[in-house]
Amino acid sequence: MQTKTTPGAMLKAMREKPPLVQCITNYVAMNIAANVLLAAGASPAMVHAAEEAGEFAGIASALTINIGTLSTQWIDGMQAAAKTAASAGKPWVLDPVAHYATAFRRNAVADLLALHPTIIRGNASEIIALAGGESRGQGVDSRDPVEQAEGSARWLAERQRAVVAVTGAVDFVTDGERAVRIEGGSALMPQVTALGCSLTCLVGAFAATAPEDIFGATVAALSTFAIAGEDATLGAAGPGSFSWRFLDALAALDAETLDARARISAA
Ligand SMILES: Nc1ncnc2c1ncn2[C@@H]1O[C@H](COP(=O)(O)OP(=O)(O)OP(=O)(O)O)[C@@H](O)[C@H]1O
Ligand SMILES: Cc1ncsc1CCO
Ligand SMILES: [Mg+2]
Repeated sequence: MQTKTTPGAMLKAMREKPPLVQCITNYVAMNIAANVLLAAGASPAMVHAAEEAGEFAGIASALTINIGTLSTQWIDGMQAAAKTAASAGKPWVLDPVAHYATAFRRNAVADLLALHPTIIRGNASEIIALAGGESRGQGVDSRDPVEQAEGSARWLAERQRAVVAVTGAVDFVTDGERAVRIEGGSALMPQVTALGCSLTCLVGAFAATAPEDIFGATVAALSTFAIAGEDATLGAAGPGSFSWRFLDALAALDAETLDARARISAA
């Protein structure tokens, strides 16, 4: 059996056997997130209706849930899908977009946390607030440095028994015991909407490929974004050209390059 011990090996394995990933994401993210998964080598399906989301989770290899553009009907679909994934032992990822902003979002996230997400991916403001801290987030945008969220992430990972990924200028990943920082990316990334949401879907794709190593899979997804982000910056005139260059860079990234350039350090 092939070993999937490095980000590059996981990327290669994903492309050899593209996993079906059910992405319940927001209206803003749907298109770019699906294109990100295709460029990276996975098979996305944006399936959220309450009538079918639970059934679909039974055939997908991983599930991702993002509360960006929430409504009551969507919550029913999210709950059904998360219950199926959890009871089947399939990895599922929670992206708690701006959960601190309203009671509706806070309650939805509390109910989803009770279904034990395998991975939680958010920006620094979201992770600080999930751990009960004072965040400075404004709507969906983070206003806090990742360093400030590291303690919150460790606490949340222990409490939820989940891998927690905090993204920003330097990303941070922990399972409560181990922790790493990942450097790379581009200051243009937060200028393009829904790249974080797309990353959440890619984390699901890597988790589907390496369910035996959820921490490693999360690190691999973030490293893939970090290197593709660096490559897309070259020649980009601004967020517009960065956006399409980013898809091209993801598709062009190979396993060897990823392993040679990923900057992952113990934290
Ligand atoms: N200043 C930065 N420099 C380098 N990379 C960055 C920077 N800010 C964000 N990134 C990268 O952008 C990607 C998305 O992370 P971000 O924290 O912006 O997500 P987000 O706030 O949830 O985004 P959204 O809600 O718009 O989807 C990650 O790969 C992250 O490493
Ligand atoms: C802009 C925006 N609004 C709700 S979700 C979303 C995408 C980035 O999180
Ligand atoms: Mg976000």
